[in-house]
Amino acid sequence: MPSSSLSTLARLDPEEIVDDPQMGFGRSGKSSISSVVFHKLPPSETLYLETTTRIKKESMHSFMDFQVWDFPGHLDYFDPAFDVDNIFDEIGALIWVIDAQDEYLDAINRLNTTILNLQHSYPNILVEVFVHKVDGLSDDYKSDTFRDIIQRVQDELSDAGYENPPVSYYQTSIYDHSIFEAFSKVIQKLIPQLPTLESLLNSLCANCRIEKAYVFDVLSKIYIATDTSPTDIGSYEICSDYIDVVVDVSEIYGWDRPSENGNADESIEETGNNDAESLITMERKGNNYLYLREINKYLALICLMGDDSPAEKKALIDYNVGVFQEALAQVFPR
Ligand SMILES: Nc1nc2c(ncn2[C@@H]2O[C@H](COP(=O)(O)OP(=O)(O)OP(=O)(O)O)[C@@H](O)[C@H]2O)c(=O)[nH]1
Repeated sequence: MPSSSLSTLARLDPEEIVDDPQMGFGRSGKSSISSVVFHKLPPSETLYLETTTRIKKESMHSFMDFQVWDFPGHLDYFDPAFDVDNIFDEIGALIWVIDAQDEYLDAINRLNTTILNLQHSYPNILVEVFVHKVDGLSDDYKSDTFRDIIQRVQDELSDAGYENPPVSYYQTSIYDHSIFEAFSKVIQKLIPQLPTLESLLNSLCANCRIEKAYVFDVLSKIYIATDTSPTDIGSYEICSDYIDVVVDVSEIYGWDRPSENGNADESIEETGNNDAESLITMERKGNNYLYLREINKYLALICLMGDDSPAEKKALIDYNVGVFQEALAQVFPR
């Protein structure tokens, strides 16, 4: 996704684009993932997506510019006739999608060949394996399949002499939040400022007794950072659902966000009230409090607090979040 090599990203240039190609066999779900995550396509409508016949590049403009490249399943990109350098030179991470509901041995063989080729010429590219469509599988079968895939890839790589290749694995489905979580983790690996963001969030949590804090990219619902306390999918889901509410409201009153394809109307600056805070604290199931503040037109901070953090402390939290917001503006000057 974001588009340049990791070393280029280290220049902290927010205009830099980082590419994130998605590869895998035909019908494994690559186009569906892009459409659901970046275009808010309802998952059931992916049934009507057509087969991808050429590389589709999509530019996303958010807190950073990045590109998602959707590769057709049948493409042999290591064919000598193919301009491999043109594809891989600028890439930060490669997402490989495996259909867990289908026969996957061929897909694994091709993944292994790809990883070995990459290790040889582009060792810095991160390989992110999405074991996809796990929604249709029983819990036991799901974890067996997941373990089996990891084992097969690791065995092959260690036979080839690679003990710790940069390969990560995720169980994903477009029918729940797992695809957003997996994408969030991939994007985070491509953000050089991540350690700074995490330590800012850690100190915010410690000062305000916040249990979990996320910085979300509002449009995609990808979280670009969270504090370093253990993450569970449940808190991500609560926050992500809440973002939907806020986006609906702020479409009326708030920031003029870029459209889904990233093209903000440049002639219109901000509409609505620039400084309007979508700042809401409310009680949730289990007496949890949710605190949300839009940081700028791309990002929002969402915090989850237990019932020992009642609304009376809101002034303190407001103040600390203000400090966090200023710090973030320095980290992402855009
Ligand atoms: N059950 C389930 N089906 C999915 C999921 N993701 C995608 N699909 C279905 O898988 C089928 C193929 O999806 P595509 O996104 O077109 O697959 P692709 O990998 O882009 O295929 P090519 O364009 O041929 O490379 C569609 O019918 C989707 O609805 C998922 O998480 N779970």
